[in-house]
Parts: sequence; structure tokens; C-alpha cells
Amino acid sequence: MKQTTKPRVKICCISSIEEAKMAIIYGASALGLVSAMPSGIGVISEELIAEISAIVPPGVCTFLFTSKQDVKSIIEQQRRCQVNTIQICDYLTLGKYQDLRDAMPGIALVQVIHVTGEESVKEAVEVSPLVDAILLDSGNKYLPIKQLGGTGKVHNWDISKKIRELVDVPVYLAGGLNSENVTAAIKQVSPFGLDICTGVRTNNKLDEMKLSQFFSQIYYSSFGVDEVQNFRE
Ligand SMILES: O=C(O)c1ccccc1N[C@@H]1O[C@H](COP(=O)(O)O)[C@@H](O)[C@H]1O
Repeated sequence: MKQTTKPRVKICCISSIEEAKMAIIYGASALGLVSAMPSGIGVISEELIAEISAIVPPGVCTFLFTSKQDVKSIIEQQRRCQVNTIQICDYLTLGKYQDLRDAMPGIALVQVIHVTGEESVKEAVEVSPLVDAILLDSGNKYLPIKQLGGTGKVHNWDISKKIRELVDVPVYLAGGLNSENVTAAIKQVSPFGLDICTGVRTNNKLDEMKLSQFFSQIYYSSFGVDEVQNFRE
């Protein structure tokens, strides 16, 4: 996928209608709603996910983060939560992506790849034709208690860049982003989208100041030299 100079922004771990509205006002193009996970700070109930999803306007995507690995459970979960995008944080063990597509036409599928090393490149390239987007995060599904995201940790962006160049679907970059490192992330990886949870929170609550700084930083860093020049003329 070609590089993106003005990445979309997905604000994750949304835990109330107020947080959803705040993220949208600042310019989020997607919201991340985390359902039951083996670990993490962002988990909310499916009832609350459905309530939040219902107030999100057209044009903003609602991503359901799922740790489920069988298609039947994922389909049932989507029906309960009424989101328009499913983010699969682990790998499928029962059923195929095509089963999800057949049962949920129009619902986008995003597969998370936890970037642990060069082996992640093969994993991303193999799964990419089956999904609508790839999300690169810093979890570890091989730990005794799996970490499927929300780590606040950056991974190796050289590998993320390589993945973005090799796959033909949009790539979201997640894992430890904040207003201080997002310019470097855009420059180095040029992903389609940026995905953030910990970096815009204080005591697990969405922090308006951090949110505002994050968007401002992206705005300034995504202006190309030519555009700044044109703007001045
Ligand atoms: O935050 C969680 O609880 C969580 C648990 C399991 C899977 C994903 C989770 N969060 C998502 O992880 C990414 C990166 O988060 P961070 O910016 O590094 O804190 C983000 O999409 C979170 O929503």
C-alpha cells in the first residue's frame, strides 16, 4: 500500500458516550470499543458498546475489538453490539474469514498483527488478501495471559513500514503512540491510520488536553513541504 501523508485517526478504549462525542469532535474517523479481553484497561460491557455505537454518526467507524477466535461467537457478538467493523485481536481457530463475510455483509474485517519480529511480515502478507485492513500492534499472544493490545508500548517500526509496503490493504499503526512520537511514526511508517489508547488517557479516562495535542501534532506533521509553500503563496 502506498504511503499516506494525512492518516486517519482511531481513538480507542472509548468507555462512555461522553468520550465518544469528545473523540468525534476532535476529528476521530473511528472509535475503538474493547469487549472482553484476557488483559487490558479498555474493556467495557457489550451493552455499553451497543449504546455507544448507536450514537455514532455516519462517517465515523465503530470498531469492535474481539478476542474471540471462532466465527460463530464473533457473528453473535456483532449482532449484539451493532458495530460496523470487527477488529480480530487474536487469530481465528474455528471458521474462516469468508464465513464472517457471508454472515455479515457490509461489516469490515480488520486483523491485528502483533509485531514481534520478522515473522510478523509473513503473517501480515498471508492474511491481508482476506481482510479489509491490517492493524499493527505491540501485544503478545504467546504469553500465559495473552496481551492482545493496550500495552502502551511501541514495536519495531521498520517492520511496520515493511508490512505497509508489501500489503495491498490499509494499515493502521497502534502501540504506544502519543503526541511526542506520532510525527516520527508518520514519517517512518506512513500508515493509513493511527490508533491510540494509552497516549490520550490519564487515569484511564480520555484526557481532552492530550487528545487535542495529539490531533494538533498530526495536523502539523502531515503538512507536506509543498503544501506549506502553496499555503504561503
Ligand atoms: O486496551 C485494552 O484493554 C486492550 C485489550 C486488548 C486488546 C486491545 C486493547 N486495546 C487496544 O490496543 C491498541 C494500542 O493501545 P495503546 O495505544 O498502546 O495503549 C489500541 O487499539 C487499544 O484500543
